[in-house]
Amino acid sequence: MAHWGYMTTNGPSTWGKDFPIANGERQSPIDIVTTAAEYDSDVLGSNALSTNYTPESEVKLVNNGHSIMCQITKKGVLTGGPLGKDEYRLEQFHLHWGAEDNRGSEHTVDGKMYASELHLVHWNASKYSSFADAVQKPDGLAVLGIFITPGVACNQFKVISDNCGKLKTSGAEMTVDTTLDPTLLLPSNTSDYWTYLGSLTTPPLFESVTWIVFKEPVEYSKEQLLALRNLVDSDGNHMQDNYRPPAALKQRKVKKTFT
Ligand SMILES: CCCCCNS(=O)(=O)c1cc(S(N)(=O)=O)ccc1C(=O)O
Ligand SMILES: [Zn+2]
Repeated sequence: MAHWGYMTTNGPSTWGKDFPIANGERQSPIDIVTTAAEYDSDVLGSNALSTNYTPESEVKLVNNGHSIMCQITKKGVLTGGPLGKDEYRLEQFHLHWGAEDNRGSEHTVDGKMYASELHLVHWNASKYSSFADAVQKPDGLAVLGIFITPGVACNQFKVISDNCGKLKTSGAEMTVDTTLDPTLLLPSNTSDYWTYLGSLTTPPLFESVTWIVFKEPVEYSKEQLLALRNLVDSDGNHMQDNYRPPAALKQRKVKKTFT
C-alpha cells in the first residue's frame, strides 16, 4: 500500500481504501457551525477545563513524515470540562498548516480556515495504562485544537520554528537543550471552546478523541509559518497542506462553553 499522505495520489480522499473508518460516524475534523453549537452549562460549567503541565527541560522534535511533532517527556495533565473526572496526560503536540495563509487548519469555523492548527494530544491515564492502550478506546484521547493566525511571533514556539530547518528528512529527530512550557502555547482565553466526540485526523483515524477546540486563535509570525512550510516530507516534497478537510457531522452535536 502506498503510504498515506496529502498528495492527490495518497491524500484524504484515498484513505478510505485502507482505513474504512474514514467514512465512520465520528470522524474529524469538522466544520464548526457556530449557530448550531449548543451551550451546555451543566456538563461544561461545573468544573472548568484545566491544564497542569510541567515545562519540558529539553525539547525532543521529530519530523514524522507528515508533521513536526514534539514528544513530551514530563508529566502534564488535562482535566475538567467535558472530560468528567478523568485525568488525561499530555503525550505530544504537532501541527497542520497550509502552503499559504488562507488554508492549513483542520477544523473550520463557519467555513473559515485558519493558517495552521496546533494539536496537543492527551490520553486517559485514569482508565488506561498507556497511550497505545488508550488510542483505540472511545474515551481514550483528548486533543486540544488551537487555531494559528499570522501576526506577532509566539515566543514559546520559537524553539520549534528555529529548528524546523534542521529536520531535513522524514524520521529526522533532534533534541534542543532549552525549556518549553506547553501552557504558553495555549491562547490566553482557555474558557471559550467548542467540544465534540471525534477521531484522529490522520490514519489510522481511530474514533477515540474528545476534541476541545479553542475559540481564540494564537498568533505566529510570518517567519514562523514559513519555517513550517520549509519542512520536507518522506518524498522530499515541502510538507504543507497537511490538513484533512472537514468530515460529515452525522448524528453529533457540538457543545460550546460560551454564549
Ligand atoms: C498507534 C497509532 C497512533 C497514531 C496516533 N498518534 S497521535 O499522536 O495520536 C496523532 C494524532 C494526530 S491528530 N491530528 O491529533 O488526530 C495526528 C497524528 C498523530 C501521530 O503522531 O500519528
Ligand atoms: Zn493533528
